[in-house]
Amino acid sequence: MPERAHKIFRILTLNQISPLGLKLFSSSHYKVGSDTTEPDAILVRSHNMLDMDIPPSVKAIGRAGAGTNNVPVSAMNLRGVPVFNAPGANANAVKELVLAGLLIASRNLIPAIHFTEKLEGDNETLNRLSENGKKQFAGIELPRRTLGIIGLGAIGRLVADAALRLGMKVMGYDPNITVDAAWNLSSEVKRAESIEDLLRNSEFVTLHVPLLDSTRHLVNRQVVQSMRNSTILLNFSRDGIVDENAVLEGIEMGKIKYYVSDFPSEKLQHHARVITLPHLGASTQEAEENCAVMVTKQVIDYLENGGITNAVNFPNITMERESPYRLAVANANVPNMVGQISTAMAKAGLNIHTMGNKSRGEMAYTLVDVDSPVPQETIDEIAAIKGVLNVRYLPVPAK
Ligand SMILES: NC(=O)C1=CN([C@@H]2O[C@H](COP(=O)(O)OP(=O)(O)OC[C@H]3O[C@@H](n4cnc5c(N)ncnc54)[C@H](O)[C@@H]3O)[C@@H](O)[C@H]2O)C=CC1
Ligand SMILES: O=C(O)C(=O)COP(=O)(O)O
Repeated sequence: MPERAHKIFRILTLNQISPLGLKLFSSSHYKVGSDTTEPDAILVRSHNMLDMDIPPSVKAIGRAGAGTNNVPVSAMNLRGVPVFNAPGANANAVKELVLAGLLIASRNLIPAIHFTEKLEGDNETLNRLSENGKKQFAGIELPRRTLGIIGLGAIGRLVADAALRLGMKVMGYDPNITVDAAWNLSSEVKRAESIEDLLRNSEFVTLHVPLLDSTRHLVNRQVVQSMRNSTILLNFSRDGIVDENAVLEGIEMGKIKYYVSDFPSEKLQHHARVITLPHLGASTQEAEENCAVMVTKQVIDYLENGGITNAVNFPNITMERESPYRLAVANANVPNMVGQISTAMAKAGLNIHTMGNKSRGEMAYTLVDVDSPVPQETIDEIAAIKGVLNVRYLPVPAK
């Protein structure tokens, strides 16, 4: 019979995660470190896990941030491993950097700073050279200009609000906008029918979509052709959203005045019309703490209680503990799984107290609380059902 002893969960960190989050892992129940072997869970930020050998011991991955394109989510689906992220937890930080990007580009601040850095002489000379030179850096103001936002999720929505408060007009494009995001979006945001519609009307364009197969090179040659002349294009999403050759051609043709990106690349490096930052969008104390706390809480609940909140590949499901004996089953979303799980339990004479089952896409997940301990043979029998990806027995440890 499986023990009701305290298990020590082992957590591997692949990036620096804010200590405010990590301290939620109590030292009596968790071992946390960047060299942890046989981890039960992995915490990560931007570390590329796509080519990593993820040990079979891993039951959950927590991305302390928004984008999960660095995590092999499809491979984790095959193992029934949830990939958690922290929706919205760093959105304000990104919004603030987008605002900085708008101002840096609209006022030609980077070439202006380079210009003043190179000036030499006494105060009188510096003053004369500044006054003579400044005309080449004259910019434009934001009020009444249109900002086109592609992707109206957590970040896009905040950027829209901030731009409206700066007096800008805002146009948005998001064919998959969630009901929640739509409710939260200002009614002043004009809906674009297509990306081309948005580009025709926008002096500034900012990208806030995840990197998926469907968004790779979303900004391609054809899209760049549809831009107005001298568009300022901001990319704080991912480098792969933009075809860099198309951007370079757009700059040549005068379609793009500046490309402001959070992702340096060999092709764009040192280009006078490209402004790059070292992936700084989420690098604030507040965002790092928010993300770490949110994702750590989610991973703890999953490891200890089987609850799922904010996994990108599983449905949300949490269930109050009504008995100390709980099974958590991850399975493929195919018919008759719940029936087979219940049958295996009935065969062992187990009385089901509460059961929750939810599905999302190809994944499904079942939580079952029973009135008495679950024998190992029953766990093995459920694990052997075709379509079951993993079974975890989560008894509340005896005090
Ligand atoms: N530079 C940085 O440090 C950071 C970058 N990011 C990037 O920003 C992305 C967005 O973050 P959030 O707003 O928090 O995510 P989110 O999931 O709240 O919003 C993404 C939005 O994009 C929309 N979308 C998807 N495909 C689209 C398409 N083809 N056209 C238009 N809209 C589309 C979705 O419907 C959703 O509303 C992340 O996936 C990540 O890649 C996020 C945080 C920090
Ligand atoms: O949250 C995201 O998607 C980000 O891009 C932030 O990345 P980071 O956690 O700063 O490495």
